[in-house]
Amino acid sequence: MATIDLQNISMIYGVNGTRHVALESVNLKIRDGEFVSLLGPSGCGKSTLIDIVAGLKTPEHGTVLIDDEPVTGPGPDRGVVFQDYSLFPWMTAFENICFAIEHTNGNLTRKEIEERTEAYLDLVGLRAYRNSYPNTLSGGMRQRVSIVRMFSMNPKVFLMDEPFGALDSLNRIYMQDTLLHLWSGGEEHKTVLFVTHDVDEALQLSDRIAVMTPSPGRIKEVIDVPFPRPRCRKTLSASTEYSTLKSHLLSVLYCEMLNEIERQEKGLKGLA
Ligand SMILES: Nc1ncnc2c1ncn2[C@@H]1O[C@H](COP(=O)(O)OP(=O)(O)OP(=O)(O)O)[C@@H](O)[C@H]1O
Repeated sequence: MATIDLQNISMIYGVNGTRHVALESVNLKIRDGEFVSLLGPSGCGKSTLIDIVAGLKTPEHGTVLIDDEPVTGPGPDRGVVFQDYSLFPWMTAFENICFAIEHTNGNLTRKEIEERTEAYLDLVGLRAYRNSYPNTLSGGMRQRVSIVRMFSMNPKVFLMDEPFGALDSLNRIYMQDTLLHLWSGGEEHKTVLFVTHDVDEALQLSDRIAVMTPSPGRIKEVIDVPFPRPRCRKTLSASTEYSTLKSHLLSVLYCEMLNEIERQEKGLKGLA
């Protein structure tokens, strides 16, 4: 378990000689074992923020603290899963997981590493595909391997950037359930920062949702998701409280999307 503390994060990209403020003064504290989603329209800076927490990008201003220690680069305390699958294409599913375990648990024997790998493949129903290469697996299968691979490294923090964005709705539900099972199945919950633009996904998975808005990317509000766990998808989505929260989130996002389109139109007129 770990805390994540985003302190006054700003990020500016230089584009064709102009400066684009992708993030401005983002502050967010995530507690030990908490599941927090970043929800927002395209371009509001969600991926940039995940990359900064992962140590893959350095912010213009501000600091990220993991357990009160500043992030200065990538590290084994943070596992990352991206939408476009974070697997080595030249390794089979089995080898991808073995490699991850081997490099994060140096004291295990080869036999122990392989046993753990088998157990992880079983957990996501992929034993029969152990010798398959990523490009021969379906999108859902690849993401199952990516997630257990991250889990097998036993990081303190899970950073997930729209991991289920490319999946069909049934696979998406299956993967959400798998993730929650892994997250809540151990002795302690991992701390999760999860990017999505899907309101239902955020409501089903999160303890809190940070709603982001674009131009510049900011956190507009942070809402508590009060539903007890384990959550039953059917009961939850039929409840009035769920509908109220969902329509609130959708109206904030819709409003921001209209504002963004208006800003873009003004920008185009300025160019004409
Ligand atoms: N390397 C880069 N150079 C210049 N601009 C960038 C770069 N990466 C991102 N941006 C811009 O920064 C803003 C935030 O991008 P980012 O990808 O973080 O948003 P996002 O919310 O994750 O979007 P999406 O949901 O579409 O993935 C966007 O306007 C994007 O065009």
